[in-house]
Amino acid sequence: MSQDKVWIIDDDSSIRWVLERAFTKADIAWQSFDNALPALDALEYDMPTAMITDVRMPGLDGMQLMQRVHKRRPDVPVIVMTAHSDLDSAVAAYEGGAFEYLPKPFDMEEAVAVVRRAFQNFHENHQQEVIADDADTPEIVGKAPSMQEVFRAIGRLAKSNITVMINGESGTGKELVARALHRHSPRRDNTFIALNMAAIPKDLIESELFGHEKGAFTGAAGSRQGRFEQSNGGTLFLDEIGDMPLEVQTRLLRVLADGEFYRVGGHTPIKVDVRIIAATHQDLEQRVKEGKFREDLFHRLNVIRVHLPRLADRAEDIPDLINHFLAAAAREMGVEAKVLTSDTEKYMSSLDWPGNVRQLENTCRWLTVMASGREVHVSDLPPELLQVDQETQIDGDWQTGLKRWAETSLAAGKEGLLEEAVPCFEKIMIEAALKHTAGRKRDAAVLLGWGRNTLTRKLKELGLDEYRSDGALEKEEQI
Ligand SMILES: Nc1ncnc2c1ncn2[C@@H]1O[C@H](COP(=O)(O)OP(=O)(O)OP(=O)(O)O)[C@@H](O)[C@H]1O
Repeated sequence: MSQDKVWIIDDDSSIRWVLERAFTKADIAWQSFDNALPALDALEYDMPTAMITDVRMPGLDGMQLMQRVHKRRPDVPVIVMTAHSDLDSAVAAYEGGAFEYLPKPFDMEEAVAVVRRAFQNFHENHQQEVIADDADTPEIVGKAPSMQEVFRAIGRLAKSNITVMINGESGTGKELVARALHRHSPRRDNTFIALNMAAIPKDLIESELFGHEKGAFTGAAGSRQGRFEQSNGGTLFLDEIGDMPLEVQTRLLRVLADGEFYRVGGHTPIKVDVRIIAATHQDLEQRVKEGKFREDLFHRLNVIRVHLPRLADRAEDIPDLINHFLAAAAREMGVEAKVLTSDTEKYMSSLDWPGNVRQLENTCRWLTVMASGREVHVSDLPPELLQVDQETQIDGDWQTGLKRWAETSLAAGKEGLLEEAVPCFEKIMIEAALKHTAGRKRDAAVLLGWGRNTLTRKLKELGLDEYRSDGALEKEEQI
């Protein structure tokens, strides 16, 4: 879109006139319609960045217009002006999906400010829309700032054919992003092929990529096209590129430089136009240093880098992802979607998820099949997720346990958390120290980093002043 534009829809010419003047003054492009139908027609070939419409109009009213606009262009924010500044019409406007409600009379500054906000909203949504508007591309869930960064990169790269390198641990969504890049590129009508270098036996990679001629090697009964030829005009996604054998790297570099290659055992050069998107979970710079990855190929592939965060590093997305996967699993299996109790959601959000989004997705499938009730409780989770919890506690990661306790208490509406936690914490520390010193308070105070008097006071406060380490009364020290 070259310039932001607001459409004004009102049958009242004086309102149109003041709005037009205000927008012109504010340097906002506008187009006016004196009723809803011509605006709907215009949507067939044009799209505004925002609309401002009156509610009461002859023919189609403003609310009906908004409904129809949302069906066709759900991302266009609609501002509704109404003469009735009552709650009901405001609620009705918002329920109908209005971006903003402007009760008449309003001043022009307000109208200009709302339209500017609507423009901004359009652009924010549009970035995500670009990613989600295609039925073939699964939605990419992510509101964490690190994912917004990824969305922005996809948006910016949408018109280009540039080589992209995607970094991220296994299961973080590298292939999903590669597909999104393809679907939003000028190549979208051609093939997208995904190949995982780590999954193909090393000696077959070359013929898989470049094809072979009949008799090129034992077992090559006929000639065969490789993936490069098959994805001509489209995109080839090379996953786990760090595992590509050095000889194949050399050939890949040549194709990237010359746009042509030979099939294995072939003598005729084959020209192709393929966009490469590569991905890896490895540190490729390190592989280059170790001599396992060609530096020139690295630079050739590393033109634009997109980094996908670990799931645990964007824990704020976990609840949305869970809902997304539970709904998808329910659809797949034709059952009602499970819902998580808030404790379960919190617990799942605090886990480490070494398998990232894939592991979370699999867990949601598992829950859809295995959880007995509609509500999923922590105890319904697969045993390996509960074990992790025990292990972290045994490992001494007491902060995780404490964090979880704090979150659960807050969720339960508890107040004065420190009053409960601090004495409990101190009691545990004191008891451990006294146990370690066989009840000798002087030594225990040193271990704890307190003075003797502080320890004595704390023992009193905590009701531990009768403490006996081994059943015997402490005689040796009267501190
Ligand atoms: N942000 C996301 N929103 C929704 N689904 C996601 C998201 N990220 C990943 N997924 C889903 O998680 C699964 C794993 O993603 P994907 O295969 O893209 O990961 P990957 O990084 O390519 O993994 P690997 O490196 O192991 O091949 C897929 O089913 C994908 O659809």
